[in-house]
Amino acid sequence: MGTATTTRQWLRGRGIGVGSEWRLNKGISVSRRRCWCSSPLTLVVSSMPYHKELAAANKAATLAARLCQKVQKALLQSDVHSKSDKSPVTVADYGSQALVSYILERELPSEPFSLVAEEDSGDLRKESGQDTLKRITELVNDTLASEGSNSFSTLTTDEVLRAIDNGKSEGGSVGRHWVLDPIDGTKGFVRGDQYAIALGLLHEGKVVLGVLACPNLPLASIGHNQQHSSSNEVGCLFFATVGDGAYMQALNGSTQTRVHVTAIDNPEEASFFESFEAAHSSHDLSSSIAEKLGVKAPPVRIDSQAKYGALSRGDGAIYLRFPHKGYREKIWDHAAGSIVVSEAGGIVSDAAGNPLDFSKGKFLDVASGIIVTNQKLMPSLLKAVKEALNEKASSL
Ligand SMILES: Nc1ncnc2c1ncn2[C@@H]1O[C@H](COP(=O)(O)O)[C@@H](O)[C@H]1OP(=O)(O)O
Ligand SMILES: [Mg+2]
Ligand SMILES: [Mg+2]
Ligand SMILES: [Mg+2]
Repeated sequence: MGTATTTRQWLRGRGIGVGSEWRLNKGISVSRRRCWCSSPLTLVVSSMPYHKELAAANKAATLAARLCQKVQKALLQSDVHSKSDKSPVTVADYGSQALVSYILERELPSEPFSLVAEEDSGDLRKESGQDTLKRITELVNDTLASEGSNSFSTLTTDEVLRAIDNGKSEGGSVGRHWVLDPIDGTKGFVRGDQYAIALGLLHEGKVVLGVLACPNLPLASIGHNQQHSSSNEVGCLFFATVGDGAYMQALNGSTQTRVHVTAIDNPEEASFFESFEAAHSSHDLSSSIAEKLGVKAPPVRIDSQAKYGALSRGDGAIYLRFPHKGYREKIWDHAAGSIVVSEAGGIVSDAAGNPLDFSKGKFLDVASGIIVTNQKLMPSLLKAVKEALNEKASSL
């Protein structure tokens, strides 16, 4: 790849939006501190707390990713629907939720099962939803069959509806709750760009496990000059359990690495992630924060919690998320991503520096926004955020 344009196209083909001033020879400055883990996944996993849960969660997210990949390849307009809040939902969002719910319940039979998930079966139970329900049921059964084991039974449409509605739990501060976004970044998914299957586990209101399947995320760094990368492979699975670090492997299971956030301590060398969709997060505010910090690189805009995954392996140093007025953050949009980043050595907080509180049910009540970075950059980031928010308030 010899020019900025071809590099941009390469990234674009993998669902990564790059700010307009980005040039190949400038690149985006990140430090990659990776610690290669030589032991096979099974050994890593079996010595961890929550190892049974992690094995089930990895399997569920990997299968759900397979289902989503199949749909994204051949996405039909008839596969995309609109929810009551006008946001898109596809057969893959429903299929992924049904599959993850079914696998978790089946793999962990001895535990009480509680799932807080984004989708519900309301529209699929209507007369107008019957064809969609059939298509989802086919997708789920085809994906289970592709597992190559005969141990899964074929699900009926009623069983698919029940699996989706398992996700109706409210969560809270007592007991264990799985937290699922079956497709995080549906707009990116529909566009052919980045998305994630995000699965977390809460115990007494704290996130103790997280898995992020990112089918379109390159295995190689996306914040680093790609001309040096020999791999074009995409599809990452990030996972973390509390106290045990964060890991990444290829979605096809081939390589495993322990991941760490960047060690950069000079904001001028940092690059930052934000939403691809300007409607999801204020690009103006993040640009003002970046300017105050002295960040030189333009924003890297990608959809979904793939941003948390990329940050956990040091592809970039900062993630800024400032939803517009009136939007309430949901726990499934941050549970898995936040533990992956914190176990990789990063900090996830609200705009005032408070940790995220996952114990209050479906919603996260955050002050103004969510910011993520490493320990060294957090104090200057908080200062810049405070100044930018004050300026914004005084200009209103
Ligand atoms: N108006 C909105 N403001 C902020 N986030 C939103 C809004 N509508 C949907 N989202 C959610 O934001 C997340 C994607 O943000 P990002 O811009 O980082 O990709 C998704 O969880 C998406 O939901 P969904 O899971 O339905 O895609
Ligand atoms: Mg949605
Ligand atoms: Mg989401
Ligand atoms: Mg979603």
